[in-house]
Amino acid sequence: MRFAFTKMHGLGNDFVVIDARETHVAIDESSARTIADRHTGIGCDQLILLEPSTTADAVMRIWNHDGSEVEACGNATRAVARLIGKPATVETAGGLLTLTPNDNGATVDLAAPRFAWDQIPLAYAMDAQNLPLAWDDLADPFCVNIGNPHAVFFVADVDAVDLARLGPLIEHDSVFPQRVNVGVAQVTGSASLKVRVWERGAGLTRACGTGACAAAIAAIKRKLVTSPVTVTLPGGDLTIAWDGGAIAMSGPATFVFSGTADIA
Ligand SMILES: N[C@@H](CCC[C@H](N)C(=O)O)C(=O)O
Repeated sequence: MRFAFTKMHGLGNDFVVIDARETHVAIDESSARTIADRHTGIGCDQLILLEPSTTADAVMRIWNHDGSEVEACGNATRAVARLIGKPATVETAGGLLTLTPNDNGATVDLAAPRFAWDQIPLAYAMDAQNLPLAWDDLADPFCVNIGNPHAVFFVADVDAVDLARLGPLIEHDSVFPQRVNVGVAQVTGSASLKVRVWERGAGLTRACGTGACAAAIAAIKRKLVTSPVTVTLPGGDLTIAWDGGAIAMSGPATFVFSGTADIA
């Protein structure tokens, strides 16, 4: 199958975007993994497929680097906003999202966060916002669903955390039946955080938009910061505003190149 694609990134979190609103392109777990592979495919953290929608401007589907299809991707939502190039709505498995592009990125309204243990989801009823569990020095995570599941650990120094080792352990812990995105967050001011994320299905990325939202919501709920929050990720800064409803995320999105490819 031959298809056209656009390579984009949001703060270094990179995507292959296939715009199939007019020409059908069939993607499954295996083809997504092939396209995302950095050695034998095009290479990306997430593969994004835009399909026609009867109620919004597009259906946005998301596959992680490992081929798993997921509900939400904040950085890719800004990339799609720039690709569509005008205010738009997109349907995702995590909800209907509103996109407002600007000259170098976008503001996107992501789903309202969900906090109940079975909405994260966790394997059984627990205090999801003060999970009484620890993995080495990472303890007491705040769990929240931003369309996708996140566990956020507050630490004194995000750079001192061995996230490459602890991330996969936590991601695959049986307490998270759908696995989990693992964030570490450091409070750096009254409205600022430094955050690193081990992404479910993708590993360490230079930025995770929903991870930034999860960290900001967790810090606001724990009264560590006030909205709007500047979240500094390895790839750069995002602004996250939240007043109790939908989350507004603002930041850059960048075109890299366009091309065509064949998959068997
Ligand atoms: N990079 C994304 C998140 C992508 C999905 C995530 N790995 C998951 O499995 O839920 C972002 O910018 O939010």
